[in-house]
Amino acid sequence: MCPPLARREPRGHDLLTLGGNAVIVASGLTKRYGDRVAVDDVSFTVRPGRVTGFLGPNGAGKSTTMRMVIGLDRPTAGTVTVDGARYADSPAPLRAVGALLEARALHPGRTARAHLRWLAASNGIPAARVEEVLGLVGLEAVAGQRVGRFSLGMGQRLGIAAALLGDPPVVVLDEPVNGLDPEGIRWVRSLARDLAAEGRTVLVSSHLMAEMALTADHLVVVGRGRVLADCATADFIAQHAASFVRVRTPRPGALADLLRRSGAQVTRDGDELRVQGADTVAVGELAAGAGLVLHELGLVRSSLEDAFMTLTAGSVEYAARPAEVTR
Ligand SMILES: Nc1ncnc2c1ncn2[C@@H]1O[C@H](COP(=O)(O)OP(=O)(O)OP(=O)(O)O)[C@@H](O)[C@H]1O
Repeated sequence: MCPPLARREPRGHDLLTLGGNAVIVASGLTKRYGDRVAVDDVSFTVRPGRVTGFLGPNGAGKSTTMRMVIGLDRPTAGTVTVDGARYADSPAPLRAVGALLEARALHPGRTARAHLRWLAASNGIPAARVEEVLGLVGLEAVAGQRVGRFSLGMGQRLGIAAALLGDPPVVVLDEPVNGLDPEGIRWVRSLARDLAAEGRTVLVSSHLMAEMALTADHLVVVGRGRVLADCATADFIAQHAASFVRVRTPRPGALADLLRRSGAQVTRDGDELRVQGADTVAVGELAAGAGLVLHELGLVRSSLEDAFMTLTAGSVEYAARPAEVTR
């Protein structure tokens, strides 16, 4: 379901059909810090075999939600389970869920290889897997360098290597493209898609609509801690970034009737009509055929970024204020 929706409980049907698969189910998830509600009654399901984008502006509650998914934060109310169990109850967490979270604590004096070997050893993962993931993320050449000297992008790659170490069926990546160059961004995109194609459950957060449109099959859009939309990316695009014909005429009622009879969808605002299902040529010819005068006729395209801004308007925590005009 795509339209803005305040609450969506996981349906019994979801739970039955997904039983046995590695799936994330959040139900009424809430997190308060004092008076501040960071996550407010959030419910969603992340299914295997596709990339689910967790999209929202800064401060929307994405990181807090992801931290609750992997048991780093305790919900004030509600539950979140991975494959039917709380992550904290997993006997081998790195093998159950691989996570990249922001501000990952790294020992700056340790090399990338030593960091991964330490993680592998403490999770019962063979050391040979360390070399595999170093290759997978393209860090072999710098594996012997101290991570304190890593760039933001190299740190992100190391974090992704750690997330993949346990070959987990569920992968949670919080803003994985932060600090990456265009090649790195493309790499994360195809990695996420490959992981999903292998049948894994992949949840990726971002505040970048355009990036999510290219990466995610499904979107959960959040703003100020609430779910604003939960739908297939294609449906979100079709619904929110649609183009329409804008036409102004002194006889909007007559033109609207004509257009509707021809099968178009029309909404009216004063003397302006917004038309979908007919292009500018069809609208112009229909009007001319009926002798109707037009004052304006054009195609309006709203970008996906516009759609996202509109949907999340009012839920942006730190919006830039227009500069004051000085005379
Ligand atoms: N430990 C904390 N103590 C108090 N408030 C917090 C804490 N962690 C998060 N918050 C607040 O909760 C809200 C949600 O933050 P969160 O980091 O989850 O958002 P986000 O969508 O991940 O944003 P960003 O992209 O900026 O990281 C924000 O208002 C934030 O200031």
